[in-house]
Amino acid sequence: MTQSTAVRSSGQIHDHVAVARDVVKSYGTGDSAVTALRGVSATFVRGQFTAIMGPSGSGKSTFLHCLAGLDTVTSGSVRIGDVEITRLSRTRLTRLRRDRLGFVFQSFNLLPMLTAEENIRLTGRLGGRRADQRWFDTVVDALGLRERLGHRPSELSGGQQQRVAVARALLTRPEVLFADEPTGNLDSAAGAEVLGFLRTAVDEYRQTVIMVTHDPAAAAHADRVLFLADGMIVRELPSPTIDDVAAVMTTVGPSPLERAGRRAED
Ligand SMILES: Nc1ncnc2c1ncn2[C@@H]1O[C@H](COP(=O)(O)OP(=O)(O)OP(=O)(O)O)[C@@H](O)[C@H]1O
Repeated sequence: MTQSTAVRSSGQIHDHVAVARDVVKSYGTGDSAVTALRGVSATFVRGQFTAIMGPSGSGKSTFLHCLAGLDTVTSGSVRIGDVEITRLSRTRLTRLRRDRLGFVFQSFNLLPMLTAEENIRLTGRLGGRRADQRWFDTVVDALGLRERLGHRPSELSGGQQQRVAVARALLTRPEVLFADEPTGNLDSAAGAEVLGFLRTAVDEYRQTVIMVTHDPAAAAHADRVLFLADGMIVRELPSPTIDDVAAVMTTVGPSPLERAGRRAED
């Protein structure tokens, strides 16, 4: 069942699986208030891999968290498929995240006492649903985890742990897979394996992926890169290459906070 919104443009039908409109996010009040997002709008279509980049403090993680319903917005709206998530109760939002979204974080977030297989099956079990065995096998084999299913996280390399986390996130066939620096703790070979699999998930299973990264090589696996600076989207780069991404990053530059920090150090 497709719960996204089909939109026809230029003779093509696009499924808008996530839409942010004028999202503003402020933390704190008064003198200590920080506005992390200043009116961010973006549309994410099914089967597209988007990387979000920008200087430290530009609002990347805040944007990802607002899109994924992990954080509330101060104003503006976020739609996942046909559901306006900024209006949902806490319980319904938790259920929507569990049933319709997948998450991969920099620090793998696996449960240490469970085996790889138990970790992978965990999200589906929490939702009271049994994962389809064929899909479980497809994901496990594509991620090269077959021989590791009985191992606990402490017995796995960082790359293997992150592949378990990716398998867990994909097992429920989420409408969107959100990844926050998924390769941040991995060496470049292990990172490339994880990114290669995310690419395969997009190309072969029409998975939608939204990933925050600092790494131009990681962003080059995406179909497009959105660049944030000072809480706003300032550039969009389609079909990115590593060189293109690195070149835009030099123009996007550090945030005012970083500049202020550097001035203080001078
Ligand atoms: N919980 C919070 N309370 C107060 N300020 C916050 C909070 N979370 C983020 N911020 C501020 O919001 C701004 C954006 O932070 P965010 O973590 O989204 O940036 P980022 O681009 O992901 O940075 P990095 O690349 O360093 O992870 C920063 O100025 C940050 O200090």
